[in-house]
Amino acid sequence: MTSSLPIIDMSKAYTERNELAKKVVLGLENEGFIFIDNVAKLDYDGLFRACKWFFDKPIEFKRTVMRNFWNPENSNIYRGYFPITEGEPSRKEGFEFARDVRYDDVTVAKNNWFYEESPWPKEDGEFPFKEFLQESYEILHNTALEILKLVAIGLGIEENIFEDMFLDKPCSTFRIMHYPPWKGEPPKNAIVEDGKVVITPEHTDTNFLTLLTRFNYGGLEVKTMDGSWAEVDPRPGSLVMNIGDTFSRMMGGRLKATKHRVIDIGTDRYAVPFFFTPRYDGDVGINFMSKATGVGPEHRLERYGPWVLDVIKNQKKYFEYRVLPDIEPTA
Ligand SMILES: O=C(O)CCC(=O)C(=O)O
Ligand SMILES: [Fe+2]
Repeated sequence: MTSSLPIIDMSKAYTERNELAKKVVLGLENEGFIFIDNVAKLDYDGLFRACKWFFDKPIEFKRTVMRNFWNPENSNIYRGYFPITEGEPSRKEGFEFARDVRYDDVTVAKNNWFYEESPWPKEDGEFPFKEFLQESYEILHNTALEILKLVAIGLGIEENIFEDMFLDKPCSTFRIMHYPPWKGEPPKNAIVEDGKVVITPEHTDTNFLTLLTRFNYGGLEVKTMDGSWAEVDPRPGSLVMNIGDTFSRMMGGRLKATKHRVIDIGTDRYAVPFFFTPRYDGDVGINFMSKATGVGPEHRLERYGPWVLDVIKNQKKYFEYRVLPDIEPTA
């Protein structure tokens, strides 16, 4: 079954503001996945070229930016390259970076690896990898903020209410990804119902809001309200948006962090998710609407960083993050 998702046309974000605002909130209350059309300045072909430029390079090249977990010669533990792990149902390699914080920002604890500097590979003049991706980061960051304004209007609260959480030093991750096809038999834990094979198993995103570039590839499936899986049709020139656990929990589940997975399409596949994520000290406490409106069940301040550390280390137990050290509290 294929799924037709609501479509938000960003070129109408100011001319049809209230209609769009209602549509975004309705989409997040129901499907939890929405197409975002007409994101100004976003260069999809360039993103594809960035993927090809990096992932076509030999492993020795990728080792220069590989995380310390796989390459002890490097000091980066959170940002940079992660390789394919054979035997895992999640079959992908990726490169991740963030917006660097100012080196003299005294509010960031020295060992707070959420804010470690992103490592960048040496360039060969064929593609402006760092410059292009950093520009794309800012476009997607601004797009996410514009969408959150629509969400706020749709919820009937002040339109800039989310801005503070992402100001100056968000923990967002920009990831480019390559899924190579399986070599030989896939592991048993990658085989799901009807003999289908996953390359990313069922999950919800943990962050606040995700903007995904999929190029023309199929393979992405979302869990529908009746519990069945539906493929999200390819929609070239459009982003797919969904929200993660952080935002859904703040909203008491009213807005949904929908489960999704990626099915093996038998060929190489590339995707570029932008994981829009609050500042380390951003307040992600429950009953957000009480904070926003002044009425309702008690809201308690809860910082994003400590909260999400507990989620990834003790609840979701992502294997690649189990080595991440604890972070000393900031001043
Ligand atoms: O590759 C895709 O289409 C989706 C990837 C995804 O869900 C993720 O990285 O969280
Ligand atoms: Fe995801």
